[in-house]
Amino acid sequence: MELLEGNNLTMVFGGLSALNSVDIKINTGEVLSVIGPNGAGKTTLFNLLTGVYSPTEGKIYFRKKEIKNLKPYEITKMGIARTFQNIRLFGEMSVLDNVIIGQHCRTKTGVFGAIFKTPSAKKEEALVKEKAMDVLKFVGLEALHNEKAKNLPYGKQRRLEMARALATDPELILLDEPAAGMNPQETNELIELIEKLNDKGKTVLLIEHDMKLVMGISKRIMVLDYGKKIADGPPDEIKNDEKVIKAYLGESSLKEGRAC
Ligand SMILES: Nc1ncnc2c1ncn2[C@@H]1O[C@H](COP(=O)(O)OP(=O)(O)OP(=O)(O)O)[C@@H](O)[C@H]1O
Repeated sequence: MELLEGNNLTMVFGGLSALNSVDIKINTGEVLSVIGPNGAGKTTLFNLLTGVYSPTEGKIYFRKKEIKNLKPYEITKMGIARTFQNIRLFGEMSVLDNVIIGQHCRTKTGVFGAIFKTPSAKKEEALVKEKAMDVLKFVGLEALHNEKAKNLPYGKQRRLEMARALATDPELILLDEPAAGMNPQETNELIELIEKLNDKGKTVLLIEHDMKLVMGISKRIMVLDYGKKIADGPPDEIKNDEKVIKAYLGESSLKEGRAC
């Protein structure tokens, strides 16, 4: 079943097309990767799908509902969550509180309840904490829940970002270069985590430069180059696609699984 559809997506910044008539379809349960050389338009595509920008042209549907003009928090509430290329954690806050913040869009307690600690606010607070701990357990960080986020090693900070996104209960999760800066062991752990996420029924859209990860984990790969889609298909097809190989300059770069 089709979960998300973007048609004719175009984004122009000051006369330059960062994206040019791009179509994207994501099916429920898929792991779809978006790859392409630097500046190809990958992050711009994420920004359109998550409401950071409204496309200059084109339409976006999530579960058949138009989301093009919704605000980022409204899109999160509908079931799309994301992580960012650069880690965006609250370093001085605990690991647990970073995840609790992620759940904010699903809680009902208003300012009055929060200040005066009404019984329903207290009950909700306990539930929110319990759920945040469950998410931390899922990503393997529960033992570190009291630690300040800034004290975690890099790979674990990336996991925490994923935990915070997962805390919003997304159906679709967008990961922007989750393996960037990771060592090989952290990358292998990340692969396991993404597979676990997918087994749990989450649909995953991934931007990643690590070709070994992309080729190993994706059911389908979409390739952007200079803002245009140049290929879309299963990993084996993409690896041997002439246009894709040309876009990446070195013919060996994709086949050998080197980072691009
Ligand atoms: N807010 C913006 N204002 C102006 N130009 C922008 C803006 N955001 C992106 N661009 C331009 O749009 C093009 C696509 O950028 P984008 O960040 O989407 O590429 P990318 O494929 O994610 O690249 P990378 O792999 O380096 O992260 C680039 O030329 C970039 O300079």
